[in-house]
Amino acid sequence: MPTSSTPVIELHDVYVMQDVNTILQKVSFTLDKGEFAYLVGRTGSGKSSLLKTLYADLPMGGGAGAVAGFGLQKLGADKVPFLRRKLGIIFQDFQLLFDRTVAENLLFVLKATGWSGKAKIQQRISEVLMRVGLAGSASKMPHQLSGGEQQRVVIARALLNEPVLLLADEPTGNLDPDVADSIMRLFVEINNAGTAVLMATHNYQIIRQYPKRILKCENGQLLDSTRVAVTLPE
Ligand SMILES: Nc1ncnc2c1ncn2[C@@H]1O[C@H](COP(=O)(O)OP(=O)(O)OP(=O)(O)O)[C@@H](O)[C@H]1O
Repeated sequence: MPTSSTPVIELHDVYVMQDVNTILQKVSFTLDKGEFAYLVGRTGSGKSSLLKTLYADLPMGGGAGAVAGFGLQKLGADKVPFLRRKLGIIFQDFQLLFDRTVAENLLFVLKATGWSGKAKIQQRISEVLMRVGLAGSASKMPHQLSGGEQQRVVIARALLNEPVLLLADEPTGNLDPDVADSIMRLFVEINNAGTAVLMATHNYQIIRQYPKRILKCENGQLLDSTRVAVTLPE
């Protein structure tokens, strides 16, 4: 049974695979509750594949792994939604539904994850929008928002089910430096409130400005700045 001190990610000699190809081998690291780590590496080095393995979108090729208390080996398809409910997953492409309002985008996820009760739902939507600084935007359509605001909605959506872990893949990728900085500050705030964060990024300016643990995909392995010296990719 997971306890409050159980790491949110615990990998031991895990093989990250794309089909029959090994992308990363013998990946071992833990991320504790409330910890923050960047995931870096050149294009094609395996960052997204590792994240996908963590949210059970790719099967593990070998080793042992647990995320949010769910063992990844032999995690049945019926259990995957329960794992995902413990996670907030944020991609570079916003993936908002553009044919409905901000509130309806959030409602869609709440309904899909089993929420009921109009008042409770409305309250949760207000809470997460407030949290990301978009309290006044519930009835707006996504196209009425800037790129940075759209990314905030995506973050609000990821927070709906109070995740223990946020997995973010290039969350500042398409944003200009000031907006990227404000999104990063939001991540730091969320992290300070106790949610662990693993963020894949090429934005080294952000890393220099907000230095934290770095995990780096390099030559099929994962290097950990808490164990070895890690340099940022060129
Ligand atoms: N759907 C797929 N099927 C087969 N191979 C894939 C697939 N997606 C990625 N790969 C391969 O897996 C390797 C790692 O890709 P991955 O997307 O994990 O890298 P990345 O570090 O996230 O790159 P980027 O920084 O460009 O996002 C690459 O060699 C890539 O070609």
